[in-house]
Amino acid sequence: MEYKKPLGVKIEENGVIPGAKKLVRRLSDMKGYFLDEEAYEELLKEDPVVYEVYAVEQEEKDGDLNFATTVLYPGKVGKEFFFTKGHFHARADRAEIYYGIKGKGGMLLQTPEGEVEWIPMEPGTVVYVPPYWAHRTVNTGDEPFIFLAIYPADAGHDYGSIKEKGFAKLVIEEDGEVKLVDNPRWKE
Ligand SMILES: O=P(O)(O)OC[C@H]1O[C@H](O)[C@H](O)[C@@H](O)[C@@H]1O
Ligand SMILES: [Fe+2]
Repeated sequence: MEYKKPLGVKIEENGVIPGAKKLVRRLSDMKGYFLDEEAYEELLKEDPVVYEVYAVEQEEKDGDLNFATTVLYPGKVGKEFFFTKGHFHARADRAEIYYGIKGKGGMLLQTPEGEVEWIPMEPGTVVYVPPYWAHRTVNTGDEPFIFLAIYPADAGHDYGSIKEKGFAKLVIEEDGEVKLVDNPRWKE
């Protein structure tokens, strides 16, 4: 039997996992994701980084685990707070655990039928993402929102239906408050 080597890493203050694979998502990578297209085009001139992911991933095998930090920057497109694209798992029955490290935000979760849940997150919050729920994180604060996610190595990402239909709710700022409102573009 060939055993894999155990691994311990310290997450840096800024959310970076040393040696991890880095993925950067800029606003230009998220065309069609935000409701306010005019505000999107305007902010595109700067094309800010919306989030970075630092992932330590194994081969896609049953039983193994991946982990990743996300650094989700503060910002808005119109009234809508910056968020991660959001996905179902390609193997839809795979669950996931998130752990809040820094900053303030929350997670939008949604079933294939469009039932939505919002879970606020701050440092120390653990979120259980059950099988079959799509999930997207949102930064509702004014500093980077940093969290850790642990997920089955064979979970995979299915962006398709979220990219097309979005979530049934938007997370916006209105009158200085964080609000969840119906997404006018949501389709069943
Ligand atoms: O893949 P997104 O929906 O853009 O979310 C960004 C990332 O968030 C977390 O770090 C998850 O563990 C990753 O699997 C995911 O890729
Ligand atoms: Fe996931």
